Amino acid sequence: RKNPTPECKKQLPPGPPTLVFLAKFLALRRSIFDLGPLLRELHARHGPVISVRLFRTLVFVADRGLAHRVLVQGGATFADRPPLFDPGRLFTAGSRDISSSPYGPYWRLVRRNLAAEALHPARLSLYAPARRAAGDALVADLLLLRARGGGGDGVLVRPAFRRALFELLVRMSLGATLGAEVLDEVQDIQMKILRSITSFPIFSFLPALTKRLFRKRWEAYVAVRRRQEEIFLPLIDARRRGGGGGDDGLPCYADSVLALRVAEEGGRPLTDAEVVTLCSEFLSAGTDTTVTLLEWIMAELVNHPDVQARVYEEVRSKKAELDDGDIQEARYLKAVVLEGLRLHPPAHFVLPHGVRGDDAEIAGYAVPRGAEVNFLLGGFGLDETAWTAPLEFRPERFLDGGEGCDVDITGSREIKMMPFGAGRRMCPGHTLGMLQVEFFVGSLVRQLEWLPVMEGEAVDMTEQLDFTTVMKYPLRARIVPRN
Ligand code: HEM
Repeated sequence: RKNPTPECKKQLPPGPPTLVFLAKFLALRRSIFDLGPLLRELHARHGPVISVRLFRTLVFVADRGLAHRVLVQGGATFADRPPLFDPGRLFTAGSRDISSSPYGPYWRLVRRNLAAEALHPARLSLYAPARRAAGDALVADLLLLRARGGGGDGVLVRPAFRRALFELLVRMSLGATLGAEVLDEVQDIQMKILRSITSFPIFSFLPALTKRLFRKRWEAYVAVRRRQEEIFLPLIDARRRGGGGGDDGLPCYADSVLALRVAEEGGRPLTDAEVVTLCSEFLSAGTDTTVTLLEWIMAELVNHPDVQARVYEEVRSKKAELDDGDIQEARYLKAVVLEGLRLHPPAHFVLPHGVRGDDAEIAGYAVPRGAEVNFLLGGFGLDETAWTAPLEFRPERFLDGGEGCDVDITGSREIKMMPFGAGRRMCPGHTLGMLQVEFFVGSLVRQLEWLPVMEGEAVDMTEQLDFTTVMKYPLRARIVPRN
């Protein structure tokens, strides 16, 4: 089954009958991201590439070598995205963000703008003071939580992490520092959008009918989008009027988006709906991924005081306030973050890839136009043929002489782990994601000691699939200010 013979070339990859899959899938009910265990079971039975016919043909690839062949060596064949269903279309103004746009000139324009313009290292370093302020505010926030009674059961860190990172991303995206109430509302809106896109695609079945049958649900989505525009558009207009550069004089993502011109469409600027969509994507793509990774790493540091002590030794010798240069030099800290990404990649799937052309194939199996291809990257970093003791947290493997010391996070040579995807659709925010997590881990360890709630007790590292793969039992830790 794993190596199709020539006669079965051009067949679809093997897989379960639709009804069997649908019954199991519907039993999960919550979200497509609950699929992990079901897919692992199917791969064990059918091999590394499987397919199932649902609302479209879904193909799943669970092998890192194949992922390299398909995503990197395969060029643009699988660089498309399958068309979105509602409410995804509603929230992206008809696929006008980077992640859902079809492979083509518009995607190239907006992607290059994010990767090469808005997230250029020189731009990122302008935000170093904002990062430092966010790091200090986070430590103050955690200590306040501790003083308010979090001491006994330890401090529940996720809401504070999420707020700090979200506030920073809002500033980078829209160039605004929002009041607490609006900030909470925007956070809630972004959460609703993510949940809607990752929940069961009810409107993919006979949309005209299902939108009537589930009218309340559809109207609620429309109201969320309207409210998002009501909040974002005045902020975007302010940037437009100010010609870029707000009170703090820093350029933001919205400025770069407002400056874009779509050459293929007569050199027009982006519409308001497109600008809102792109700024919204910046927040959604950058928040959960980063918060989840930060939480996993801090949990590992609670469980591994020796690693935490080594990070502390490294960052304490830097200047009083960590700057981006200190972070660049902190090699052990970087190894800790890479090990976190290997063992706990926040996304266990890449976003679904679409197919270009009519003769695409994976491992000899046909992949028809209109199919969507998913990669189960969660297991790649745990492959025993690439990593020794893969379930253990050992940052040293990323230092000189270690098996991961020359790991290529972009996967261009080989894929040993793939936390940001690989190939043309690889995450364009990976430098920002890494920088922010390195910075926050460094600051949190520099200013606080992280201890288990009960001495000698290990943090429970059970996973739970949500939009990202989060800690099932959110981290609670005892935090003690360092002198
Ligand atoms: C630790 C942090 C992050 C992780 C683990 C992560 C992971 C990923 C993954 C796995 C993909 C899918 C790649 C594919 O479909 O092949 C992706 C795509 C994407 N990410 Fe990230 N990401 C992170 C941070 C960010 C940040 C900070 C931003 C921007 C502010 C960002 C923006 C995007 C965008 C726009 C895409 C779609 C790319 C495209 O379709 O061309 N990500 N990311």
